[in-house]
Amino acid sequence: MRTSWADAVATADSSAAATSASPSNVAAVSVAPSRGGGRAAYVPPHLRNRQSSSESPAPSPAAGPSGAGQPPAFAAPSPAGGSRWGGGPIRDVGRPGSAGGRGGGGGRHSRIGGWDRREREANPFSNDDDTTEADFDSQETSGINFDAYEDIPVETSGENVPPPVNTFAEIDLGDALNENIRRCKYVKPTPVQRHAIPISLGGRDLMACAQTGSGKTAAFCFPIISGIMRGPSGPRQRGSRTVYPLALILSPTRELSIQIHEEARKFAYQTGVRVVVAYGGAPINQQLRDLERGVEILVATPGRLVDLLERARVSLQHIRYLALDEADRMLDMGFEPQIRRIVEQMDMPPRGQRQTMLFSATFPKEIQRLASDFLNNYIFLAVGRVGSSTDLIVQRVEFVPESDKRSYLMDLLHGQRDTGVHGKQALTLVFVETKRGADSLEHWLCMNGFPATTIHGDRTQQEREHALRSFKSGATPILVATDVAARGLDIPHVAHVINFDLPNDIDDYVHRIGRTGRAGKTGRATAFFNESNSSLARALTELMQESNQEVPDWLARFSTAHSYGGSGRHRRTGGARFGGRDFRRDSTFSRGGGGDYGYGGGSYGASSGYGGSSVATSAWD
Ligand SMILES: Nc1ncnc2c1ncn2[C@@H]1O[C@H](COP(=O)(O)OP(=O)(O)OP(=O)(O)O)[C@@H](O)[C@H]1O
Repeated sequence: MRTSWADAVATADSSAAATSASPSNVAAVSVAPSRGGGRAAYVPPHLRNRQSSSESPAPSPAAGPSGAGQPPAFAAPSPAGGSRWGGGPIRDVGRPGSAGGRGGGGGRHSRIGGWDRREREANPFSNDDDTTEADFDSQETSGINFDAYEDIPVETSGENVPPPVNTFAEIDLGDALNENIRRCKYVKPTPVQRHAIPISLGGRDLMACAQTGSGKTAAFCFPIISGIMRGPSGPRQRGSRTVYPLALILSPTRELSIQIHEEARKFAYQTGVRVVVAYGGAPINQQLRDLERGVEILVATPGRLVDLLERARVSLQHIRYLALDEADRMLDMGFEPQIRRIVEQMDMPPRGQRQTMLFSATFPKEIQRLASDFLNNYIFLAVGRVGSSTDLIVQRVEFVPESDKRSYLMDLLHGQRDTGVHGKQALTLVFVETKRGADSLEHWLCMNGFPATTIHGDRTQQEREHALRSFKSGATPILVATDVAARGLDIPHVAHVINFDLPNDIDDYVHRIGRTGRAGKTGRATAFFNESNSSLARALTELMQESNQEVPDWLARFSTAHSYGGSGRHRRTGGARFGGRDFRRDSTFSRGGGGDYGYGGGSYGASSGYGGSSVATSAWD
């Protein structure tokens, strides 16, 4: 029987209901009276026809007669500890039925810098397309029990680590956010969420490493949204075209930023927190108009953000939360200067005065050291082994000479077509090394009767987005991609990832195969290996062994032969399957004095063996 996080919702409706209706949550809701005494409260159109009976929260004792328009009570710590931006009870300004306040769905954010009270907040859940679900469902032959994740080893280091939670109900996220969690069909927190959310709600900086597809997006979005709901309003800026977001989420690719924005909008629906996205390749004017309508959370790619900062259309002066998704990628040689510029050389509050969260599935120690520049007394969290792939993905490596790759691919795709359902192919993501290689392979596949499309940095943004949509919907079930699609993209029905060309960097491999086997579902990954990939043999062997995969004898031989030649990023670091992954605990990083952690510096740079992956920032941004 297929059981996954999302599937578990069917049997856990009651617990979800209990979550949203728990007395503590209800008590935290404030029904804000209208400003100006007797004037009737504005109810936005999307709330007008709602019945307030079952969903209407009890008025909060905390709200008091003059609850609206006043900052919430910041002094009272939340059960989770409370961030430095206020630990008081959360006011659920936009919850259905709580529209009696100033602006209803807009709540206290019905001002410049939040939802404009004239503006109708589009329902981000209305696009959730269930029509293809039935077709795809039967392709998912097996899944794992969510509870299997309970055994995953978790390491935390740092001072006074807040304890993890087992349920969303244990955390004071607020009723509106809880309602959205229910709408997302999240029944219980994933392991990274169980640990990371209380840490962030406790106001602590965080470096978190957890496997691909394990729910990191929500792990940083929930505390940010909740913190903004709980904290003081942002500045009112009249007559200025500069906007002052309270939170900044940076990601390395346009598509990932778009996806995070879509997710965050769902989590923030009717909370009064407005999320805006800005990324390169799309007309800036539309994004400027969007920003002008108000923004609490800005999701952006670094290049476009720098542009907005230089035009003085965005100021980071009031940033309280900074999240870097795919943080190791954001701090590698391609992006680091831009990130330093944004974080250290513009007007963002320094570390210690903002809360910083770094997330990724991989975190090389060199990058951890760099990242520590951005963090203040942080907690390191590793769910599973740093840089490990999830056991949910069945990995195979085939020895395929360069000249045979296309015919091998053809065989694989034919095999899938035969096992497809309703004449439909499972979604297959094929990674290649170059943009030209992607175009050429796509063309060849189409010529041979396999509907394929491609995504890479030379395509226009419109083409990229169209390709992704066509792939997601199943209309074009094969996507040929460069590394631009390697990280973060959450495409639910990818059944097979094929590394037609292997990457040079094992961490890139981990992210690529992580496009399948997500959210508790199983997946399959096949890699074509030949002599040109020798330097990856050892790392690949170790990775596969760690995730209990069968390692072919010939690969083990390659691995032994190259044991002495490989270096830097091609090698797995850490040795033991679990333990010692926080670089602060690694003796090799504490030698030599200097820096916060006694790191001598100088060993990370162009010569560190970190040159494997692309540094073509423009293709990513
Ligand atoms: N608590 C939960 N219950 C059920 N599903 C969840 C839960 N949290 C997240 N998910 C789902 O799991 C999927 C993967 O989440 P997400 O994209 O955040 O993973 P990730 O860890 O960021 O992956 P990557 O490392 O590839 O970026 C998404 O479809 C998301 O909606």
